[in-house]
Amino acid sequence: MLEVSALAKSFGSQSVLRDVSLTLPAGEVLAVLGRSGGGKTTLLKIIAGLEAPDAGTLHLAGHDLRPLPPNQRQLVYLYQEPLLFPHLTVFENIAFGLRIRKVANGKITQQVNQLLDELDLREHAQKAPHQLSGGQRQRVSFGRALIIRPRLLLLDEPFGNLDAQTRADMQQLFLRVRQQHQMTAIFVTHDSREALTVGSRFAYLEQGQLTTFASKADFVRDARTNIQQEVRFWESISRTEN
Ligand SMILES: Nc1ncnc2c1ncn2[C@@H]1O[C@H](COP(=O)(O)OP(=O)(O)OP(=O)(O)O)[C@@H](O)[C@H]1O
Repeated sequence: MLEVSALAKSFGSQSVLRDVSLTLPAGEVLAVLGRSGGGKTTLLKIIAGLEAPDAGTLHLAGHDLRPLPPNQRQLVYLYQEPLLFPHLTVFENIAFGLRIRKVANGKITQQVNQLLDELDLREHAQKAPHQLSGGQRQRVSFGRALIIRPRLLLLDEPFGNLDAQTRADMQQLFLRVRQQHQMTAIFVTHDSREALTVGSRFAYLEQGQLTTFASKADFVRDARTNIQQEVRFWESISRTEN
């Protein structure tokens, strides 16, 4: 479905991505874990068409992405701060992608209402974005993305600004929606627990180099993910409590 091969990118003398390759089959979510500055956002921006690679190839469903401008790539790039139209209601924000495609009103109402239900937003349909919480705004932004049925979702720390409980709720909602819509996505995060929760495939990006793992067990075992260290920490805490 998505095939990235030998991607490279430098800014001036700084090499930000080196020989990055990945294959993502339809319906899978690749969780990309990495520390700040490792090149995660740059990778997503290149796939989205917001930055040009220096070398390498990108194919989505067999089509070469490189000649296509962002709006013809059939993908959506979502980041921490949801971009919503401030003057439109929640309903109209979600409907927007269908309105510009001149879809019939009845069909728009039906599809938007279905998404409002799936995203637990029905009671907020007539509110403006500034009347919503951060988690609710992020759900509207999911709705806006899903309504146009993109081939690929690119998620850049989408829940990074939310408190721990809302973040955990959003991860569960993501899993539900992912299943309903058979989503293919790349989900970038600093948080290993989030990566393990949302991902069906796993990768680690450090200093521009991407390691992809054959299994969740391999990902957990890799010392750079810090997961085993964290497990040992919680085990030591529970031992001191007993
Ligand atoms: N337009 C740009 N011009 C120059 N340098 C850039 C540009 N964009 C990113 N960089 C540099 O590339 C490196 C990787 O940045 P990137 O945003 O991809 O990292 P990241 O892994 O997403 O980090 P974070 O998790 O903090 O967002 C950083 O050192 C950054 O300063």
